[in-house]
Amino acid sequence: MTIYFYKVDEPYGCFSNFSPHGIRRKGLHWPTVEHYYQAHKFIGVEDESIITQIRNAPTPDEAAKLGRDPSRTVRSNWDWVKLGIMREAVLTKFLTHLDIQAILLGTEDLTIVEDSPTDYFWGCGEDRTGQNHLGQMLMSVREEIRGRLQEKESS
Ligand SMILES: Nc1c(N[C@@H]2O[C@H](COP(=O)(O)O)[C@@H](O)[C@H]2O)[nH]c(=O)[nH]c1=O
Repeated sequence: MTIYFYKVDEPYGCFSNFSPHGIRRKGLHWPTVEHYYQAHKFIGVEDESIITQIRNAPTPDEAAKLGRDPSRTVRSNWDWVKLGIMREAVLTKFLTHLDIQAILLGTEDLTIVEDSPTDYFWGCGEDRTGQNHLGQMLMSVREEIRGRLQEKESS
């Protein structure tokens, strides 16, 4: 069986980066993983005020809209760092919120797929041939948390 998720209000919606589960990193609070991810596109660019604008965006959709504004240039190394940045955020999310951590661990070894009809990088895309990096990341975070819990139990 494979778990498909996408929209926050659909099954396994808590796996979406748009789900309302805030994270704290380096002393700053981010309302969703999406806010964190979109803002990090602009670290080190000339006008960093966009970062605060994204952090203060009222919804993750607004944060994504700001981060995807084609008139703005993202940091030059974005394609190299974006997977690492997303993983930090997703791991923090599932370490912080124990209710959704239980949902993630409850999926045991099932395959998890972000069923995005448009995104062939983070999701599987319309024809489901996409790379599914977000689904893969959720499975790797699941593995890491499982390992951490086992270590704690045996110590
Ligand atoms: N869930 C979800 C989306 N998917 C998310 O979009 C992000 C990738 O953004 P970018 O790198 O700017 O293309 C990533 O977090 C992916 O999971 N996009 C949406 O417009 N609506 C949504 O409900």
